[in-house]
Amino acid sequence: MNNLAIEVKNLNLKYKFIKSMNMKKELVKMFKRQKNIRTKEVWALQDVSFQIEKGSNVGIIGSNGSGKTTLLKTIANIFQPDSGEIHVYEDSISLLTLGAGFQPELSGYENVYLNGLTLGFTKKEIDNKIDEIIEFSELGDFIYNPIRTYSSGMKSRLAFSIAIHIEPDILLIDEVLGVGDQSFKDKSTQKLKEIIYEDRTVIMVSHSLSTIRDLCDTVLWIEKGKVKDFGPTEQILKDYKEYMNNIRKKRGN
Ligand SMILES: Nc1ncnc2c1ncn2[C@@H]1O[C@H](COP(=O)(O)OP(=O)(O)OP(=O)(O)O)[C@@H](O)[C@H]1O
Repeated sequence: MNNLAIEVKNLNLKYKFIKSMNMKKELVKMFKRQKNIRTKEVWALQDVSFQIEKGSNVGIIGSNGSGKTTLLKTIANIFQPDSGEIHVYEDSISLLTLGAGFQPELSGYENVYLNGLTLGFTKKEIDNKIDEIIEFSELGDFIYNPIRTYSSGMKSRLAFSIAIHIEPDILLIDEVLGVGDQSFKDKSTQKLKEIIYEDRTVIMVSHSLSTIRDLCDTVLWIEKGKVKDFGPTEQILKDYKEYMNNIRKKRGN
């Protein structure tokens, strides 16, 4: 029987952006549909393959710019890869990232419904969860104010609260555990531990190796868009630390 939650095969994704000292000139060319626009390509993901079993808790690590966020957004179907395959063998998948998907002019309350419906939940299902979501977010009456008036901590508290209460089969988390004040950080880490014990599949990007050690059983390490290693947490973290120390030594700090 297939016990996989996600299977990624030979994934490649490039960003294409305008490369010019004179951006205005290039934009005019684009507007006139001219073909000689100077563009540059960056391969953010190159031949990435791995399999994640149902119920596992995977940490994604790697240097700045190695492709971690791009990979999560591609799994969440926000970005389309240039080639390769992603198979998701569960019904619902949700990406928890700072304020993504919020409509700034709508209230927090309205955004809870918008987010939930986008994830495929019915209005009734959200009706049943809304009180808990608001209570966990600790936003009080601010929940009725437009999102544009929220601080980044308030937005992340609401995003976290929605994602954990809507209970997707697969929860993708992009470096959000370090935000909010200490008491919210403790509360969200505790809640995440409960989710992990429930057998849900969780995939999280983090630069905090202690968080990864605490919460993940498996680690995917990517560098320069390629899989450097994939395996049990302790072993991969040990190799990663050595790698980072060598880089530090080479830089002379
Ligand atoms: N919108 C974009 N346009 C062009 N290049 C991009 C864009 N977003 C990311 N990149 C490039 O793609 C590569 C991977 O970026 P990504 O944000 O996925 O890395 P990351 O591992 O999440 O980085 P960090 O740890 O710093 O958050 C980097 O070289 C980055 O400069």
